[in-house]
Amino acid sequence: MKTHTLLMPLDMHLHLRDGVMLETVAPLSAYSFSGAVVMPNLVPPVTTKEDVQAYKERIFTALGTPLSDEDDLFETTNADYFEPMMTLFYQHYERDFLEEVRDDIFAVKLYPAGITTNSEGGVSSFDLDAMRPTLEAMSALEIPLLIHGETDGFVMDREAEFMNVYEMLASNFPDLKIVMEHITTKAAVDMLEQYPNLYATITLHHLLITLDDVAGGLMRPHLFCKPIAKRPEDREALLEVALEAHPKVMFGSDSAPHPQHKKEACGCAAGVFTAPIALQALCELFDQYGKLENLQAFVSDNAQSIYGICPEFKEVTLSDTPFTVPAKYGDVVPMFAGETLGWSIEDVL
Ligand SMILES: NC(=O)N[C@@H](CC(=O)O)C(=O)O
Ligand SMILES: [Zn+2]
Ligand SMILES: [Zn+2]
Repeated sequence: MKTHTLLMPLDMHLHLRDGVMLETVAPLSAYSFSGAVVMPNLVPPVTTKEDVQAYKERIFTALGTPLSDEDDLFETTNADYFEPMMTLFYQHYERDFLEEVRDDIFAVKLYPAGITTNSEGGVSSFDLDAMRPTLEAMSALEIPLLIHGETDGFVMDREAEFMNVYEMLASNFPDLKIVMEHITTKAAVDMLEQYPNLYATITLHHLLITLDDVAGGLMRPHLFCKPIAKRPEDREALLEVALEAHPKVMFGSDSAPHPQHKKEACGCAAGVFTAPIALQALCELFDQYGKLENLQAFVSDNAQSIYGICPEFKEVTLSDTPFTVPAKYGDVVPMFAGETLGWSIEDVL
């Protein structure tokens, strides 16, 4: 049996949702990850200090983590430890507000209006003058800007068309750390070399699938997501930087659960649910390419250096023992439902 140990795996782009869904999915991420960047696209979105604090508490409640010193701390081990790194939904925020909320947030997440799930309140025009005060304040306060980078053009071209916006932002705000979230194209990979302040997250599913897997045969709603999976050459470009653990790329699952009836519907919601199978599938993928030694950097070390974070100790050991993915977790169908992956989680310390 072959084993592989990962230290402090991090998911740098995660949807935990709220309510019953949060209770279902949060423990699944907390089991295998040390922490995750939690997306703010709730309904309504997370836009105030109170929203951030209350959401973080709901996450800890869903995890059953003690909230105060009065709870029995001895019950908590590193294996249970999970750090939700909170984000605010981008609006044109005042500097005073950002200063006040600085210690409660990890980053601000920007959505173009209406481009993806629950993004209606996002930015409708990328007007530099309108954005300048907020982005200057974020630079000064060292708050990273995370972006869902798509225009409202033809669906296959949306990300490539958005490169102009990344260029405009990266060149006008050189001190602002900008992360191109869930990149899906060679065009985005190429941008990494152009601007020192541009970074990227890459999902599991975009390393594995192209549009063919979504719509080339029978339609597969559980693989439908934004940005839509692209062409083989795009997937190749993503694989190349992920497998080499290019220092500017980080793993971000973009695990985006929706209840089964919202996926298997006419009008299928966008999002692939991967949180509980991500590390197993990544081990299998990196092993297939003989690149297991680079997985640690891709799932943790790069994010630690890029963001200057230092997660609590957690050790996840996987082995090449087959793992049959459950048909459902609660009311959510995961990627690879009912299929068998080559790697499984052995132990978490
Ligand atoms: N990726 C998706 O297809 N969906 C995400 C939103 C997002 O990350 O764009 C969701 O919240 O469901
Ligand atoms: Zn997105
Ligand atoms: Zn997302």
